[in-house]
Amino acid sequence: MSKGVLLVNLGSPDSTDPNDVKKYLDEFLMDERVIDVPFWARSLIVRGIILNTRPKKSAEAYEKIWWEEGSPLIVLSERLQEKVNELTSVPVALAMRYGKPSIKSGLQELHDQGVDEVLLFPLYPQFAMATTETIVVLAEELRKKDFPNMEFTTVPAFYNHPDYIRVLANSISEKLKGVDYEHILFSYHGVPKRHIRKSDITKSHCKIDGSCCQTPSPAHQFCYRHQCYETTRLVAEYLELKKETYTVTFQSRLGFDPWLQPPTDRTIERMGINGTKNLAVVTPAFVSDCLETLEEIAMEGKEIFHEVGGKDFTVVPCLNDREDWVKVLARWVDEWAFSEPVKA
Ligand SMILES: C=CC1=C(C)c2cc3[nH]c(cc4nc(cc5[nH]c(cc1n2)c(C)c5CCC(=O)O)C(CCC(=O)O)=C4C)c(C)c3C=C
Ligand SMILES: [Fe+2]
Ligand SMILES: [Fe+2]
Repeated sequence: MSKGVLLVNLGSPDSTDPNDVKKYLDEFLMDERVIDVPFWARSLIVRGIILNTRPKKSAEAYEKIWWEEGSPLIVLSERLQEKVNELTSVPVALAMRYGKPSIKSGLQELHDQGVDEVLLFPLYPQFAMATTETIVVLAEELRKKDFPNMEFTTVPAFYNHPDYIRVLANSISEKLKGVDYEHILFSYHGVPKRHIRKSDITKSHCKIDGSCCQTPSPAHQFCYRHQCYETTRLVAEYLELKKETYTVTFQSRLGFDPWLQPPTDRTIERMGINGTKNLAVVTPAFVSDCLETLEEIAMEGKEIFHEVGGKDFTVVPCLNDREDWVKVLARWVDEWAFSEPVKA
């Protein structure tokens, strides 16, 4: 058998044209693991409401962060793929869950190189049904339909892997070296609370606002909230941060459902009002900088902070294609590629 890797990130629109943004949002938000209501209700919410106004607003936001080469998320993912590919001895392809390059084209690319054993690598440190799970489900559907001779191994959420924690911690300490910050926000992409309950394999553990995420449980293997708190705890431990100097928040809320709390924007505002002058923000749910980090945090978040009297607002870049991260990914790939199958 011949091995290869498919790195998978979220994806972006083809351009900042509102029609392209609409097409992308339609594919994204019509995913039953993103807006997880029955098809008729999802169509009503997405096609009847959201897609009437959001594409124009989102297109304006994309316009502010778009690069000459394209969407930052795609460009940064491509750079990562190229660098990992250079360091490993098996082919590494790239795909996006929504938009281009599709998962189907990524699998085809590997298939054309003779690969029949694929390491499926969702580029999300913390598990969520709207990210990791939807990638795995779609890839499996494609495998059954179009690539029946392929075998998949999926990289699980790596939220607590010592290599990831070390690289993330180093990225933070490098950016904050010499910065006189008073507080660090660990801002994760939010999800509806319902998603957490749905992913609870024990069906009874996740109470969400109680202490469930700190109480050991098999549910944590798929609990996004637990994994966000764990990533934060481990980075804080690594950097020897004092408890009162950091806070976990959740950003990018959409719709009227209850989402994970507390929200990043309100927290930034409250901290500024309460007298914090120097704030740092890190966004560990994103491995590549994207709309949610470059616009929502680095532009909108900064503006909110300044409006209420805040002064220095430092945003730690995502891991992107930094050398230590590339080396870690290449090592994980090689460890998988050269591991012997366990004999019965
Ligand atoms: C119900 C809606 C959404 C859920 C649930 C959700 C979860 C989720 N998303 C990411 C990562 C990214 N999301 C990005 C953009 C984005 N997310 C949503 C909605 C939900 N996300 C929307 C509508 C958009 C599009 C932009 C907008 O209109 O605001 C991005 C950036 C993409 C880019 O092109 O740069 C990322 C990355 C995670 C990790 C996550 C759950 C944990
Ligand atoms: Fe999102
Ligand atoms: Fe929990």
